[in-house]
Amino acid sequence: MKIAVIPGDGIGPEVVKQAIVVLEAVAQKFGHRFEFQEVLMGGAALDAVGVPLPDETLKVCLKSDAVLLGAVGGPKWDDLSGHLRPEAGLLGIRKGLNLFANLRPAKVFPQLKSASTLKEEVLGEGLDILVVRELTGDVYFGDKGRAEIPGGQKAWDTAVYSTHEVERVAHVAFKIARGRRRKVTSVDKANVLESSRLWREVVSRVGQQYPDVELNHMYVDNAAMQLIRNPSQFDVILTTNMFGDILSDEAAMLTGSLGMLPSASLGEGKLGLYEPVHGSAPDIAGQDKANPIATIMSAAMMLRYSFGLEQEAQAVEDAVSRVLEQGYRTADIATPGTIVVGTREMGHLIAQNL
Ligand SMILES: NC(=O)C1=CN([C@@H]2O[C@H](COP(=O)(O)OP(=O)(O)OC[C@H]3O[C@@H](n4cnc5c(N)ncnc54)[C@H](O)[C@@H]3O)[C@@H](O)[C@H]2O)C=CC1
Ligand SMILES: CC(C)CC(=O)C(=O)O
Ligand SMILES: [Mg+2]
Repeated sequence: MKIAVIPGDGIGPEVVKQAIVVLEAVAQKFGHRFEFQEVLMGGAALDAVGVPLPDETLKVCLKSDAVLLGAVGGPKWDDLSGHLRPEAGLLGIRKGLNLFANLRPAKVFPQLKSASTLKEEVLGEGLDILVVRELTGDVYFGDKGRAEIPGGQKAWDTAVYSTHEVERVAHVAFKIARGRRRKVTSVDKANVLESSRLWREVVSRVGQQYPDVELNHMYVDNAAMQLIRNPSQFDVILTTNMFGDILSDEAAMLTGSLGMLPSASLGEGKLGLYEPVHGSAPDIAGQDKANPIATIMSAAMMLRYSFGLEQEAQAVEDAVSRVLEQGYRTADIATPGTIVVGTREMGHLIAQNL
């Protein structure tokens, strides 16, 4: 199985390294062979070859069975214009691989209940939400620009969705909901945005094909509030690119840390891109402080979705659980009485616990 590896910038290379340590341990334990090929993207690619997404990177990814990505971006490249920023590489690869459905599961490990921002009575039995974020449309990909106007400039970004784009991601959400608690909450801003009105119409129509799945609609401002007030009302949250970006960071804090949230970006085929929800965290880069669990759990999603290795995926998730049970924590999820370890040690502990 061929895995293209994009370490990226900031803490990206640190957390990706630990995901590889765990994948190598999986290969050894279960008798698989993973072939890793490292490629450039983001700031690292800008520095090396002057573009955030080299053609060669896209080519290697397209020829691979899965892509493992750390994160891109950082202050070094913040003054560059839009299409030359590291983040343009990320948008480019998602579009280039046609990965339109981004799955972001937010689950509270029982061992981390005290690290969650939620009070015990709100957390109740735990939390298990799946955000299905549309990933290749919306305001991140619509027409954008700047123009001179009297007194300064104007700038615009356009939110665009087509029926087809909404349909295909809605099907993903409804199908996944069938294997869960059979509830989809579609989040939009249909009281204001035309693209959201189309979104709501199409999701409702697709929903009729899944009569066994409950569908409700919620405006994004209310959803942001409800996630904190009563998160257990949600099972699958189906939403647009930008709203999903924002709500999934919010959901991450319910689980204890942004460093805990994995993601899988999927398209029509088996090829998927697996990356943590967080960014390159320049404030802690190079200090062996980053939590690698989000990336390691993303690798588990790779085993499940791209390779169909459910037992192996479960083994990784169980190993994470065991290490947390033993009291080990990176700084972001540490609570009194736990043992604080660095990025490398956390990765090795998880590999040992497989
Ligand atoms: N997928 C990607 O490649 C993404 C890239 N970015 C880029 O990353 C750069 C930094 O963005 P920020 O807004 O600061 O978001 P960020 O997600 O990198 O960091 C936000 C906060 O969370 C902490 N954090 C993030 N991941 C962590 C981990 N694994 N362990 C412990 N703490 C962690 C950071 O230290 C920081 O305090 C920017 O250039 C941004 O554009 C941001 C989000 C996603
Ligand atoms: C460049 C951004 C769209 C990355 C991001 O924040 C994300 O995908 O979560
Ligand atoms: Mg984000």
